[in-house]
Amino acid sequence: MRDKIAVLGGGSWGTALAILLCQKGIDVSIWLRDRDQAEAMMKKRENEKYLPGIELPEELCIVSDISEAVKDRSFIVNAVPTQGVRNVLKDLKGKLKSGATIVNVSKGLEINSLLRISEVVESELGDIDYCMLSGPSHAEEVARCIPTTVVVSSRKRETAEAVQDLFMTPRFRVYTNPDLVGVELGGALKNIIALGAGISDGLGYGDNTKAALMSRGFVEMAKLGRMMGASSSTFSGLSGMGDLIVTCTSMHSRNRRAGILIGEGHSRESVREKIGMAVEGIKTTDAAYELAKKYGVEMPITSEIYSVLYEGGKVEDSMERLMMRNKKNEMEELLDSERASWEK
Ligand SMILES: NC(=O)c1ccc[n+]([C@@H]2O[C@H](COP(=O)([O-])OP(=O)(O)OC[C@H]3O[C@@H](n4cnc5c(N)ncnc54)[C@H](O)[C@@H]3O)[C@@H](O)[C@H]2O)c1
Ligand SMILES: O=P(O)(O)OC[C@H](O)CO
Repeated sequence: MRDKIAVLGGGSWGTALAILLCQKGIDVSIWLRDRDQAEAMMKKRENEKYLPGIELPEELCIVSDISEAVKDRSFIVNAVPTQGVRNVLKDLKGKLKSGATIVNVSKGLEINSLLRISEVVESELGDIDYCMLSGPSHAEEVARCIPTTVVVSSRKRETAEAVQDLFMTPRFRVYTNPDLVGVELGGALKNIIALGAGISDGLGYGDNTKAALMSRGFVEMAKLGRMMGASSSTFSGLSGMGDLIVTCTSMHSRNRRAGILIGEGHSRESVREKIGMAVEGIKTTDAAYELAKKYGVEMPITSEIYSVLYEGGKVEDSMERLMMRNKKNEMEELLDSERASWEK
């Protein structure tokens, strides 16, 4: 029997993945909360706002009724931006097929609760099969079948492997990783560093600065991750360094573009409006800043981006503070177990 999948969220990523799955011969429905946008997509067979220039397969079923979207579907792909996920899950209660799996592809942390999306799902839907698909994957490139690699993680090996099979194509290679906490955090936290990389570009700084932000950003991502139970090596993989590279360097990245505007002096709110798409790093900075306090982890780049976004701090002052921090031994901040000692 053909797999039946629902994709929730008709932005660029939901649309790109719906196309990929349709091209594999899978029966796919895509749900958009906005009825006008759904109708426009049906009529034009294009997602003009979020993924222009890409033709939607005839077989893709586009709906604005969530019950219709998920009816009899075994896999539910969540591509709704993080802060909207909880409400969508509330709406799903009692509508899901028994044994359905949630495949989350959104990358962020819920503000206030500070929860990862797996935890939000558990708090709303209880013990349901869940996995996170993450990695360096701009929708604009996936929709054009540009070779891409991602990673899927779940607490259950069978779930991760089933989703690996479901998404794998000759142009979309899927790895598995058992470290759900690390995969979720890698996808979420890289957005903060991408904002920083964009700010640096907006200020007119160079490649040296960006390389510094990426490597030091990587260290603080991994430090928080370790404290939250993730494995350090996950951060060296697709959902850590891989995604950090693509997001900090690509002009497809909404987080990087938002950062550029902030570096040029635009306010947080005007940046959101100008980008007109999900910029997950803005709210995730807030959540990560609180998590860093909660776990007692020093995250200087995240703290400075928080200051710029939420406290009216000046980007130039943040840069100076980052450069003038206490002198450090680089290795002290890397893997505790691998710490180099000069004392012996
Ligand atoms: N675009 C990419 O290349 C890409 C790649 C990997 C992961 N992601 C992640 O996927 C998620 C979605 O990103 P996107 O790029 O598709 O965003 P987008 O801005 O292109 O689209 C977001 C879509 O979600 C809808 N939406 C927003 N809030 C909603 C809510 N509360 N309830 C229901 N629908 C809502 C919007 O109307 C829009 O259709 C984000 O977490 C992002 O980090 C994006
Ligand atoms: O456009 P961004 O910055 O949300 O990044 C999209 C993806 O996460 C890249 O892997």
